[in-house]
Amino acid sequence: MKFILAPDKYKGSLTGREFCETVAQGIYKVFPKSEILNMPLADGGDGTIDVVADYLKASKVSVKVKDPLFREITTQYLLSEDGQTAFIEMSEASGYKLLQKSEMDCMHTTTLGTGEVILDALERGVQIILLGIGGSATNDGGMGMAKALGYQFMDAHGNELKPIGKNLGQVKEIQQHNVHSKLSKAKIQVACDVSNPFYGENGAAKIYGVQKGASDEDIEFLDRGLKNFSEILKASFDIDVQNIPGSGAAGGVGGGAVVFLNAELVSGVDLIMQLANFDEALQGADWVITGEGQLDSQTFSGKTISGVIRSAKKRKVPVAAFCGSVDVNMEEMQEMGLDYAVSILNQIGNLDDAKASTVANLKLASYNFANLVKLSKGQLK
Ligand SMILES: O=C(O)[C@H](O)CO
Repeated sequence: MKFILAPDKYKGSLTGREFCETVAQGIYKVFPKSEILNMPLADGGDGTIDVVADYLKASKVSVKVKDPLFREITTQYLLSEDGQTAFIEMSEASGYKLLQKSEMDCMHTTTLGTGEVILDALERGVQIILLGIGGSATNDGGMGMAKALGYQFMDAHGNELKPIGKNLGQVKEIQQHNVHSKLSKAKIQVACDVSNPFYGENGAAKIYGVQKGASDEDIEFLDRGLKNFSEILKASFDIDVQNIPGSGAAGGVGGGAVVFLNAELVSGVDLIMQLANFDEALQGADWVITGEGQLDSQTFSGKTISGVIRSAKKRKVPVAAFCGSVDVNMEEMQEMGLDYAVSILNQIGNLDDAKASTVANLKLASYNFANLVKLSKGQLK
């Protein structure tokens, strides 16, 4: 039997690698001679850098940048051994994980730090940049990121604007004469964790503003700001970001990256699967086992599990998901293309209890699943 273990993390309780080690123990008990490949994955958001570090021959580079509230921090990105490729995770410089809950306020946060990391990579002569976006604390349309690379955002009076979400509505002109000369020479791919548009009902502010501390009023204001910004982008660069799926990822950094970095937007999980040579690993596999903290309808808007299912189905390999909680019914599960899904929770308790028992529960779920597989093989004989 050949099993591919391809999970995302269980946020706050288990890394993808720990998931693999735990599930392998459960399977080996039933199939001691099976081949098990550990392939932790991610979607471009928070935690992607550690997963990519497994696949890219690279080392971490430290750089001093501004956090979402303009405070100096030291952050890290990955530089490949040959110095040609950088992997940058936006949330390491502009993510909500850098702020206290009480500090979350995407009217005033910036992506300047992400741009400073890109600048550092360009100055080292990097030719290819892979930028993972998501898990951001920002809604500035990529204005801060662009500012770090030399773009300037002017208001109606010709004054330069601070690159924060609150100012998106005031942008009247974008100056480009100071843009870094190496920017146009690098090939930049952006791994998006979601496929939302720039503004509107499904846009960056309306869908993700609340988790970044925006009030109802702020959300309306930010949404109008993004709309204004998209009109200025259209007039200045002839690019309509609203029509690009993923432009609303990370508070509009998706759209900003297309315009300011000439970047290609790709699905985060597809990019990571490519780095991991996932399709090749699928050859001859009997099962793919994936998982994440919560399986729900949002899982299928570009998250890791959806990418795993897409690839496995092409090769007709069945997919099982072991998740902390499963909030979909049997029909939805089948529609998603899952052949088996289970919540590893086996008793009622609070979240802390559940997290403390994750390893034991996951091991048991894997063992039970492996027994089912064995049984079904016997019945088919
Ligand atoms: O950062 C964000 O806004 C979310 O992760 C969606 O991209």
